[in-house]
Amino acid sequence: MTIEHTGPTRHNTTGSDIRVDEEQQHLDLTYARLDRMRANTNRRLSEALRETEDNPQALSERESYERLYTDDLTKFDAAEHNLYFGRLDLEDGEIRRIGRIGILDDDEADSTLLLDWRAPLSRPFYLATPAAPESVEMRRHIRTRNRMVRAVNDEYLTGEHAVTDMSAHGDVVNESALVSALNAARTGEMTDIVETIQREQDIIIRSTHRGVTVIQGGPGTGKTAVALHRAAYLLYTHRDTLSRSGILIVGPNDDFLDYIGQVLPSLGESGVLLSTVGDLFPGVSAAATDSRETMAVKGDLRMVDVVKRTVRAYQSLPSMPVPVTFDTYEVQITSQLIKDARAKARSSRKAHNQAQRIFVRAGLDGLAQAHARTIGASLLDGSQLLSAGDIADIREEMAQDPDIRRELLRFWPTLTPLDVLRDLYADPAAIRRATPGWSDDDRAALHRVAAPRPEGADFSPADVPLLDEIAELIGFGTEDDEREQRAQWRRQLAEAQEALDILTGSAPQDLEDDLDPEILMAYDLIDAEQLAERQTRRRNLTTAERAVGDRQWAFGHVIVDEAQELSAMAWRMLMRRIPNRWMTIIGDTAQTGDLAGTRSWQAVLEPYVAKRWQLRELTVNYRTPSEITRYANRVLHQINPEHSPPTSLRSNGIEPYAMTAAGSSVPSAVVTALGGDWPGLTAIIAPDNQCAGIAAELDGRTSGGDEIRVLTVSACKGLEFDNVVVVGPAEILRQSPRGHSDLYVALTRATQRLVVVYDEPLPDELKDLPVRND
Ligand SMILES: Nc1ncnc2c1ncn2[C@@H]1O[C@H](COP(=O)(O)OP(=O)(O)OP(=O)(O)O)[C@@H](O)[C@H]1O
Repeated sequence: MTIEHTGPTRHNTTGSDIRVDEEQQHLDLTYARLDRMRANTNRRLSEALRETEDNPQALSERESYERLYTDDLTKFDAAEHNLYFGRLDLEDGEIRRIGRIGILDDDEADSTLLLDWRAPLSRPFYLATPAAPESVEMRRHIRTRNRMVRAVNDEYLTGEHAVTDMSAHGDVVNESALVSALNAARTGEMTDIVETIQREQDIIIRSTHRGVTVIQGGPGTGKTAVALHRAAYLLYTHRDTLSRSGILIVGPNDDFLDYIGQVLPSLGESGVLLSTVGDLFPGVSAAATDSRETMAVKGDLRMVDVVKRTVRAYQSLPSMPVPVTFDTYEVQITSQLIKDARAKARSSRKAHNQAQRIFVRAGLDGLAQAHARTIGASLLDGSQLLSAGDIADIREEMAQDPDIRRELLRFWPTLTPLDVLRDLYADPAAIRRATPGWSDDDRAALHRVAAPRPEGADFSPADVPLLDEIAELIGFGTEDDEREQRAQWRRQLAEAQEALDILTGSAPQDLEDDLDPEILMAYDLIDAEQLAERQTRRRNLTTAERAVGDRQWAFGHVIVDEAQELSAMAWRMLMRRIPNRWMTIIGDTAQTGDLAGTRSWQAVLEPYVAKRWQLRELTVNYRTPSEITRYANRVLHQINPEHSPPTSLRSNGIEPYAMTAAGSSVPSAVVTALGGDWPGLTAIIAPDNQCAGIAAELDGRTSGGDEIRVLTVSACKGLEFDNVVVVGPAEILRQSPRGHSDLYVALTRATQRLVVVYDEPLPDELKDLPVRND
């Protein structure tokens, strides 16, 4: 074992560092307690599972205990690695020890072995600096592995050992731990940063603001890390409310969600729903893709009116009277009759499907009156001979007539969002009617040749907010859903009854006659209703699982990452999921690549919260070394000269360079550029139309045993790699009106090394890259 340490060292008689011995002792105590907690919880879990009470209340209690104990065990397992990492020695002699979870000893005094990193008392660990020591004399960073202390770093903030010569980054806390975390090779999965959260990040993570907070920051400033730690912090601080309503984190694509997916579980939090916008509509997995232009059109706010007109078009009028037969007479469904019924239904202001009942009722009233006029009018003076009761009877009879009902419903049909959108896209005439004043190009962007209809898979992420908008207008997933749930319950009940019948039927006959009261038979103990209820409870859904299946779920807090990419229509959908508007919005308007995405937070938020939102900025780039940001910042200047670039925290001495593809194909030039094995993960970021060719040329080649990934710019959003090869920067600039943002994103993915491969002149910002062709 190598022991690293800084700060004044004290040795014991065997020559080892007393501080390490001291921390090892505490670590042993803490792990021993963790092991006891684990054993106790395991015992309680087994007891709960052995519980045989079978009434619904006991079952439900047992299930909540099961969940509680299982959650605790997951938390203990998550805390195992680097359980204890920080210590504060205060000026008044108090010592605080900080770890991944809070642990109390089981001694008489319940003394605190570890404070949770999220507890208020832990906060100075992240905030105190020599300039603002917050009563901290010394901050100790303890590095452990496999329950052994590996290194101890002390930082004196006050007193005789205080650091007076502050580092170049005077605000950096836990600098040596931070630098080693930043230099570590990437694994392809994001890791938590609890040991090295920085001051400006901590302020956001623990913000008490109850409205909308926007976190703007350049690439690599830790926006995603902050978002995830904020979720963990909020769950710790508001566990009661948020464990019931849930936290939703929205990210740009599945690769990104996979990349960040381990961070919250490693912090012991598993109840957070991570989703893309494309997955937020129950039953739809948005697998189709759209061109950039189509995405821009679908994401534009003009679609609100398109969708409204489309739904209203189903509330149609007959061009000719429609004859129906009632009681051997012919009755006409006229345009006027439908118009009156439609006016009544529309004036109810209910959603389309819910207003259908009003429409049908009004239609039946009109038809009954019309029929009464035919059969009940006096031949003398035309006065009505039928009483109001007679007419009501006619109406009642008509209501039972399936043909009449069906004919009326043609003019106010039951709708589903999926069919409405499919039918719109498939019909150029319907698109034209719904888009007055639009250009032919924009209309063409909506049209698609009727697709096969695998359940929900023919939609793209840009369609999902439109489906949601339609669902709102037609009231889908509200009363209809409840009705469906009731039907499901009835089916379940029938199945349970069937199961009991089989059980009863298969009971041995001799027992029938001579039933031993001691033998407990299933059919004696439980009726069908109880059985069905038990099955329902057994599903034992977590908050996240329930939320994902419910379009109308109101989350307690929503965090949106890479929020600059969301279209105006996507914002409308998200805002429906968070009526209390308690949100953390994270992004960088300089990185906006989506043509429907945003360049201005104010423009996005104005319709929902006016000016009531606060902006926080992150200013330090933890990912990209200064050798690379030098070039990336020039691209940023092209995007917006007023955007101040984040400061790179480190320099690694590896100069970026360019390689020309002249004389060979781009894919083979890329393979040449990869040269020997670079340590760590490698990615190639290329223009959309070149990725397939490069992947084919690579033919599964690896670097240092890891797959080399080939990505478009939009797919690499939010990700990072040790080594990055950016291909065709001029083509990246050209392929989108937001080309500079795309190039900026591509250039800022590397933590160590950047190589640019080009086959046409380099853009001005990269012109002075050293060229190497070896
Ligand atoms: N305080 C910290 N301690 C250790 N590592 C950190 C810290 N803050 C950020 N990092 C690391 O810096 C890298 C960049 O962080 P992150 O991906 O959150 O940045 P970002 O602002 O979301 O970037 P982008 O805008 O490019 O998506 C990650 O590897 C993250 O773990």
